[in-house]
Amino acid sequence: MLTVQLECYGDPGGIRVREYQAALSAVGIGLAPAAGALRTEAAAPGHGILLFDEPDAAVLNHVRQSSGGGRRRVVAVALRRAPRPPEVWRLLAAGAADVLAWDAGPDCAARIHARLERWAAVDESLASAAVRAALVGTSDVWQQTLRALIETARFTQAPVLLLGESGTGKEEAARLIHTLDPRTAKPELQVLDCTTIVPDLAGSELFGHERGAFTGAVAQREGAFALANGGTLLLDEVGELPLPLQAQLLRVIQEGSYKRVGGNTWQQTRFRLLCATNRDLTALVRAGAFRADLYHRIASQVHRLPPLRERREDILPLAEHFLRLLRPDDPPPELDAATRAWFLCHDYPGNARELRQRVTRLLLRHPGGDLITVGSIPSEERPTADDAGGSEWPAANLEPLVRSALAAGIGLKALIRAVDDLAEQVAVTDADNNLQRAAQVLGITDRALQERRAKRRQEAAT
Ligand SMILES: Nc1ncnc2c1ncn2[C@@H]1O[C@H](COP(=O)(O)OP(=O)(O)OP(=O)(O)O)[C@@H](O)[C@H]1O
Repeated sequence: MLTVQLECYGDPGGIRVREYQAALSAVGIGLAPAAGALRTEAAAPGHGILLFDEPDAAVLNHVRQSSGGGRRRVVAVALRRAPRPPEVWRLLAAGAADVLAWDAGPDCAARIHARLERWAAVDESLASAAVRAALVGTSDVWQQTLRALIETARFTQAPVLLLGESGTGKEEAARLIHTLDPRTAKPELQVLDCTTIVPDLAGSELFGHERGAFTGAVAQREGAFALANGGTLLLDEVGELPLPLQAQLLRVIQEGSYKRVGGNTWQQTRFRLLCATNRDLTALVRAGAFRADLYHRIASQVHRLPPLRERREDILPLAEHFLRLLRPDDPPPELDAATRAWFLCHDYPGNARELRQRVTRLLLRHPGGDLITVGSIPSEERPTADDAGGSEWPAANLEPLVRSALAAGIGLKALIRAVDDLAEQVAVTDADNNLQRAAQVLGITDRALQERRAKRRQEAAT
C-alpha cells in the first residue's frame, strides 16, 4: 500500500471526497492525514495528491508550497474538468509533478497509483547506499537531477546523453546508471574515451578485427561493441568523435549489427549506449561538425549535470565526502569554520573534480589531528584581505537561485522567507543543534534565535 497525503482545494463536498478516497484505496493508495492549510510542512517527506476544482491562482500557490521546491512530488488532479494546456503548463511550472483529470476516465486512480509507485521506487534508490556513496549532494537541483537519472536507469533502456561541464560527475553518473540497470549478469561498464581514439585503430577498437585483417592482427579481437554486449557502453567526450567514425556508428547504434574489421559476417550486439560531453552538441550539429542523425540517436534522453556554482549548498557535503574518501581508514578530520568559509568562497570552474583536488591539497598540508585549520590552505590559494570582506560574494552566489525562484513565480516575500529559514536551518544543523553556536554564526543573539524558533513553531501549529 502506498501512503500519500490527500489535499482538497475547493469545495468538492464531503460525500465526493469519501468517493475519491474509496476509489484511491481500491487501487492501493492509503491516505495519510492531510497536511492542512497552506503551510510549509507540506514540504514534509512523502508525496501528495492535490484535488482541486479550478486551477486558479490560489491552487497554483498551493501547488508551489506543497511541492516544497521540488522536494516533494504532488499529483494535481482536476475534479470538474480537464485543465486546458496553458493551465497544465502553469501547474507544472508551479511544481506539480503530474496533472490529471479525475473525470477523464475510470482509470484515474490507477494512473495516480502507477505514478506514485514509480516515485516510490525512485525514492528507494535515492536513499540507497549505492546512490549516496556515488553522487553526493543535498541541494534541490541535485536531488532532482539524481531522481531523473535513477528513473532513466531503472525504467528505460534507451540511449542517454549526459551533458555538463568538465568535472560535474558525468562519468560517475554513467557508472550509476549502469549499476542501477536492472539487467542481471551484465558485464562491466565499457568506457571508450573518444579523445584518445587513434583514427587508424578506431575501427578495430570499436568493432574488433579478424585475424590477419592488417599487419599485426595476429589473432581475432573483440571490440568495444562486442564487449558491451548485454551491458552498457559509455562513449566519453562523444563531441570529439571524428566525422568519418560518426557515420560508422549509426548502424550499430540503431540496429546492433556490425562487422569486424576484415570480416564479412554481421555480428549482433545489444547494449545500452551512454554518451557524455561537455561540448554543446546542438551547436556542433549546426556547424556541421556532428551528424544530426547520430545526435538524434544518442540523445533519446538528455540529462544535464549542473555545475557546482549552481548548487553551492553541495560544496561542503562534497568536501566532507572527499575527506572520507581520501582518508578511508581514519575518522576523517573536520574543517574549522574559516576553512569551511574558504571552501564556499570559490566558483569551482572545474566543479567536483576541482573541489576534490582542493581537499587533496589540504590533506597534504594537514599535520594530523581531528581538525583541519587554515594553516593547511596553500599560501597561493589563501584569500586576500579584500576577498575576506566578501562584499561581492552574496550576490554572485545567490543569483542562480534567485533567478530560478523568480522564474518559478516565487515572489520577493516568499523568497526572503525561504533564505531566512534556510540560513537558520543550516546554521543549527552545522552547529549540531547547539543554538548558542548557531546564533553566533548567524550574527544574532541566542535569545533572538530562540524567539525566532518559537515563532516558527507557533506558526506551524496554527
Ligand atoms: N556528486 C558527486 N559526488 C561525489 N563525487 C563526485 C560527484 N561529482 C563528481 N564527483 C567526482 O569528481 C571527479 C570528476 O567526476 P567525473 O569524472 O564523473 O566528471 P566528468 O563530468 O565526467 O568530467 P570530464 O568531463 O572532465 O570527464 C571524480 O572523482 C568523481 O568521482
